[in-house]
Amino acid sequence: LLLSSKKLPPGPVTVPIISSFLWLRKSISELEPIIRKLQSQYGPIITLRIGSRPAIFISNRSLAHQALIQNGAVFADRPPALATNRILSSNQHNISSASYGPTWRLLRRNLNAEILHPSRVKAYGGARRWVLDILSGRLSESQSKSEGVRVMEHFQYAMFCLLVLMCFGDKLDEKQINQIEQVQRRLLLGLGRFNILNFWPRFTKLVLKKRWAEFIGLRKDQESVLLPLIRARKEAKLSKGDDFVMAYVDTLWDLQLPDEDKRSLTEDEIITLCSEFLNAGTDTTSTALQWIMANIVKYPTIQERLFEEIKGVVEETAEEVKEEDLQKMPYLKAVILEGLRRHPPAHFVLPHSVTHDFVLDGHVVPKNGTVNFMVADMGWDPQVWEDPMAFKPERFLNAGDQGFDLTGSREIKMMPFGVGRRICPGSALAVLHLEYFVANLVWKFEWRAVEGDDVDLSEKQEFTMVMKNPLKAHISPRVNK
Ligand code: HEM
Repeated sequence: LLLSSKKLPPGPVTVPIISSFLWLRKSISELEPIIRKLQSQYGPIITLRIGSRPAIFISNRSLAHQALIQNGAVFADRPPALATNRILSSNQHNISSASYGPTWRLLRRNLNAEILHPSRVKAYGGARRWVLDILSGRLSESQSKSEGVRVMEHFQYAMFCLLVLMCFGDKLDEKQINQIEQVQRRLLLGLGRFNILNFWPRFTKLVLKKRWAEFIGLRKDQESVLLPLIRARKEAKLSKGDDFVMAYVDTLWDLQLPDEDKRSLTEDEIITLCSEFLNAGTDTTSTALQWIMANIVKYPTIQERLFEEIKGVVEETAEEVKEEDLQKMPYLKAVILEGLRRHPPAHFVLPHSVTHDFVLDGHVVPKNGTVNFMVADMGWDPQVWEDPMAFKPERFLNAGDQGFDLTGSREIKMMPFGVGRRICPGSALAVLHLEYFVANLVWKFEWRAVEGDDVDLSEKQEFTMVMKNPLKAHISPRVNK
């Protein structure tokens, strides 16, 4: 009753078909500057007509809190998948795209309890050391280059190794890891190109046959790389020895879908879940690592202070910073948090939807719409952060005994991992990876800017928000610490 007298949040009047066609060719993040401009005109909650559903965009911290925390259960749903994502998600049988219900709960709880639980995360310490050695080796090899080392591909490979080991166990070699990385990246970077297929799929299946075939081909390639690993691991699990450490794929065989007669997952669904695990944890983390190292190169005083902090905790002769030592380094933690605030890898959380029509701030948020939250804008709010575009880790040093609260449960000050029921389940793992690698990269090497290059912090949208001019740096092993 009350609802019928209320209207959608304001927004520009559009000519439905033509404009949604134009919108759809862009990914949501490419729309960011347009949305900012519209919000300066219409306010912090607006509606755009994209495709057949109204898309609502929220940039205000307090509205996000009202939605995702105070009315968390209502705003925890996901919209129905578009045609291409229906294929990539095995019809929404993964954590990030499942609707809010028993299947989502089962899959998310499995990941949390079996893989992201602190004791299990600890068991992967050996993998992290191994990957650190690979990364250091690669950086040392390339350091003689006079134009500096382009670090991003090494960061990407390192994060990929880590997540592949957690997903498929630790018996893979470099060639196999490379193969998986390639097939995953091709799909991820292709997503923009395939977006157009979602515009009226029955029509694009006729007129964009080649592009559809290309898309289906990529999914087939993914299957041909991942399925043998999945099957091989199933056999390994049956004959497990003493040194067996559970991998993500091992946890999936015994799950029973509560909504579907307790059937087990199909191989197609297991491919999807492994792929989600790899994608969610690699690009996001390597992007954050690059942004943080870029600021460390740009501002030598930050590097010095980090180095001094590490020196005060580990022995001078220590080859590496151990995981136990990280908790004794508040400045390191502050650098990581400031990196995630100033340069969040995802400028939007994944699209949410509501479980039923809901009135927010006097506007109707309709069930058939999508709700998008603008992460970057929240962390740059001058009402919370003094001089918000400056990189100042010190702001996080007085966060109190509990440390800074990333869950936003009382108030949202930034939300690099989202907040509420759909908050990133991997946030603690991501922060551990960032702390471990940043500390060790600064402990093992001295980082310097390339002469005449003051490290350009411009952004470019890929799968995540990356550096437009990727970081290049001189990296020299520290001999006398
Ligand atoms: C710096 C690294 C990372 C960042 C910035 C990040 C950020 C995010 C964001 C913004 C969301 C969407 C939240 C929402 O829709 O409200 C998300 C969801 C998710 N992330 Fe992460 N993430 C990172 C690392 C990881 C890692 C390491 C994993 C797992 C190994 C992971 C697994 C997931 C999953 C499964 C979801 C879907 C959650 C759901 O829909 O219930 N992420 N992440």
